[in-house]
Amino acid sequence: MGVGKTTVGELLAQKLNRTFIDVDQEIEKDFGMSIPDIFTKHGEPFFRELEQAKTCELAQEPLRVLSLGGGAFLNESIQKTCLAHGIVIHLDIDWAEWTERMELLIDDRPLLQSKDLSDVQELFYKRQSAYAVNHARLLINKRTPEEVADALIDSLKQIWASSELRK
Ligand SMILES: Nc1ncnc2c1ncn2[C@@H]1O[C@H](COP(=O)(O)OP(=O)(O)O)[C@@H](O)[C@H]1O
Ligand SMILES: O=C(O)C1=C[C@@H](OP(=O)(O)O)[C@@H](O)[C@H](O)C1
Ligand SMILES: [Mg+2]
Repeated sequence: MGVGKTTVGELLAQKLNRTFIDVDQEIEKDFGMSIPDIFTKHGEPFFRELEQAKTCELAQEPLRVLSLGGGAFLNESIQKTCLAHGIVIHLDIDWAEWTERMELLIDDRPLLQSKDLSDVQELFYKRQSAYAVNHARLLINKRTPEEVADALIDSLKQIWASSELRK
């Protein structure tokens, strides 16, 4: 959450000349409500159902850059669908660096509201095992979105080159 998936995903899509889709934005459009409002009015379990349905639908479409929500990969069917149909890259950030961003995030991220820093830190580390299931990981500390997008292109080139070798 807040690592830069939406920002960098859009830049990456421009550089690759592919369509960019942000799953949270699609849910907001479909449901006609912001993510914080969905959490407040319908609760997190309801949001997770919408997230599973929308992410699994969108992940099966080829030739797109898809940005997931930060909690999506905790869902087994989202994990399986994304890994089967796409290249999954984990954008990672160190806790210390992430805390510098937290103020920017609070208003739009319902999970950060009504939690103290130690609860958020626990959530941050608890999620790492789900994020470890991926095709590549990129640590973004101190890099600009532009630098992260370029590093993602390098990762993709390596993944494509090694899959060509296996053919
Ligand atoms: N590489 C970066 N360096 C500094 N700030 C960033 C970077 N990437 C994104 N941000 C900022 O961090 C916040 C969260 O970015 P966002 O793309 O919404 O992350 P996510 O989709 O992973 O939650 C935004 O305010 C964005 O401008
Ligand atoms: O980490 C999470 O559980 C969430 C992250 C958010 O997306 P970003 O990761 O794009 O902030 C959004 O899906 C929702 O607020 C829940
Ligand atoms: Mg996002």
